[in-house]
Amino acid sequence: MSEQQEEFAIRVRDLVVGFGRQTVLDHLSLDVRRGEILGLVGASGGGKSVLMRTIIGLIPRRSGTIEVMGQPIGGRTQGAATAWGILFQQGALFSSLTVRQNVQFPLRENLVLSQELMDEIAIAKLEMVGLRAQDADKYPAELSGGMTKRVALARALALDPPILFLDEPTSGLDPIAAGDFDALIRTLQRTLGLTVFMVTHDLASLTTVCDRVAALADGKIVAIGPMRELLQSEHPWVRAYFHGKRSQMLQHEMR
Ligand SMILES: Nc1ncnc2c1ncn2[C@@H]1O[C@H](COP(=O)(O)OP(=O)(O)OP(=O)(O)O)[C@@H](O)[C@H]1O
Repeated sequence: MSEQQEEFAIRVRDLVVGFGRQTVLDHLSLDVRRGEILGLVGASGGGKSVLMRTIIGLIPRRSGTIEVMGQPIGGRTQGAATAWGILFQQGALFSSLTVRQNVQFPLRENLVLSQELMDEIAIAKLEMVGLRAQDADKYPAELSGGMTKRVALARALALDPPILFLDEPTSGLDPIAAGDFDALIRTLQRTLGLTVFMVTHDLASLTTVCDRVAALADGKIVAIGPMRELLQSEHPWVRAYFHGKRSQMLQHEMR
């Protein structure tokens, strides 16, 4: 593997993705470094989820290349499921399965393990995300929003993936739960050496947990760097996003 490939967990070059006559991503390029937490911001409907879904092989691309951990992701084929864990916006747990069964789902799909070992792994993953062994027998309907996100995170980590994709992980959580979740992501990234790709609108998350922030506008990454650099960006959309009335108010509060 070349040095460049080792440095980056994800490399996207000249990516074009569209639906019918609509072009959503227009020659987009992006590098995600190994071990970093990268936050992705962009206008509503601007293509953040489409980018994430294209990287993980769920949406076909028109052109461009994508490499994940040095391996090319095929145009229509899915990459190795073990390379990443995904936390979708609503948690997306299986409502008819218990917490334990939800966490074990990727293990059953991808490995042949004894029930005893799967039970041990499920409990270890639940404890890793701050839940208790007693929570394992609950059903999703019995969980709070914060617990649901944690179970979904435990499931995303079940196969020990090197990369974690998070789609608006703190949406729907109160500020305390959101702060706790951010801290958990930071701890997991440090202890497990994870690379985290996070779509978020949460200014507190962007400021406190992201090593770098990328801004998606007009189908491209128009600015990327630590938050303090994004705040200096001259790009009109980035300026409007971070220096608009609402953001200013929040940033003022955060000082
Ligand atoms: N499967 C699909 N078929 C057709 N159009 C789609 C599909 N998925 C997304 N789109 C379109 O692509 C554009 C980008 O959508 P996307 O969900 O990526 O936006 P987003 O940046 O994640 O927005 P939000 O912040 O509101 O979640 C939208 O115009 C959407 O309608």
